Amino acid sequence: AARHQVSLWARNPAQAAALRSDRENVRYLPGIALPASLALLASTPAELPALCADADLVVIATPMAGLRGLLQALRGCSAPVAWLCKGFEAPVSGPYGLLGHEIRAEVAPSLRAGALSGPSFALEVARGQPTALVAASPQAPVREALVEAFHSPSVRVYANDDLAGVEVGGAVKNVLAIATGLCDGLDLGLNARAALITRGLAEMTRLGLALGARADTFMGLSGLGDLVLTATGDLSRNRQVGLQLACGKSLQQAVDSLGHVAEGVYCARTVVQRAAHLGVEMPISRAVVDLLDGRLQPRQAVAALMGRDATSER
Ligand SMILES: NC(=O)C1=CN([C@@H]2O[C@H](COP(=O)(O)OP(=O)(O)OC[C@H]3O[C@@H](n4cnc5c(N)ncnc54)[C@H](O)[C@@H]3O)[C@@H](O)[C@H]2O)C=CC1
Ligand SMILES: O=C(CO)COP(=O)(O)O
Repeated sequence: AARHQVSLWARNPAQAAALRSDRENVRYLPGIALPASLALLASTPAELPALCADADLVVIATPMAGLRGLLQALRGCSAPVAWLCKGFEAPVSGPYGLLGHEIRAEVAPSLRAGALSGPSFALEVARGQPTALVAASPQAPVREALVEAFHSPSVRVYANDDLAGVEVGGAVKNVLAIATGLCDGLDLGLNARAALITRGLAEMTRLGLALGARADTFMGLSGLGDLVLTATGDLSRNRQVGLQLACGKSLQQAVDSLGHVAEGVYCARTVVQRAAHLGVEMPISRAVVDLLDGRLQPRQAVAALMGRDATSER
């Protein structure tokens, strides 16, 4: 907002009114003053196309659960549209949940679109702490619009045309952060954490390649970068879920205590289903699903991973 004219749209008029009067998002980002120049709007999604008619860029910042509806509402939009959400959608129209670019192909095929991703806890971005992001789209004008909007002294934005790879990284790291939180909560040690991150990166990459991504994307900010951040940083909600499960909390208690979305909880099953469909082995993600579904207790999940047959480091 310091460099551009920005409007923040909320689906809930009462929430928009509270943001206007408090100049702060008290529930979701307390302690961060909203810039005076930021316009705060609310309307029905049906009115969004008119609101976005003169926009240079539209950014969707909902959880994955809200992406389909907003892409549908924006399908005629002429400006580039980018989403920030990281995950797979819960299954809607077919047997498997979809990534953002797959949802776009279904509901808004003519939209110019992409994702902004990478290691970026919202609180640190809002405080102006140094952050590097990835602007991902197969369409150059979308990447350029994102770089132009967000590249600044505190945010470096790198462009990448491998949208599928960037999205797989953003989704799978959430599942792996639950595993690492569990590992740390059980006090299994730093060796175990490094092993989980490294083998997790291997399974993330395998799924990505099977979904058409490039291997080098997983060595970048949206792969290794976001995995390291989310798996080790206590600001991560997904990591917090793992830590709380390790303390004996139920999944419901862990989710309720967050008050924010932990996308890994909602997309872990889809990750494993899609991997199975593609013949991709993802043992860590599978152990997370068994844990979330109550088939394994925390220590049994660790035993299941350690008890696997010896294999080569592929
Ligand atoms: N918080 C973070 O540090 C980062 C979050 N993300 C991703 O951004 C997405 C959103 O995360 P947060 O904002 O942190 O979640 P949050 O749980 O803190 O806030 C979610 C916001 O979306 C709204 N919302 C929920 N469902 C909606 C729907 N169906 N339609 C419209 N709005 C809806 C809620 O009212 C709330 O304002 C997630 O996919 C997350 O993985 C990505 C990078 C960093
Ligand atoms: O994606 C994130 C940081 O890049 C935020 O991670 P959590 O959703 O686990 O908090």
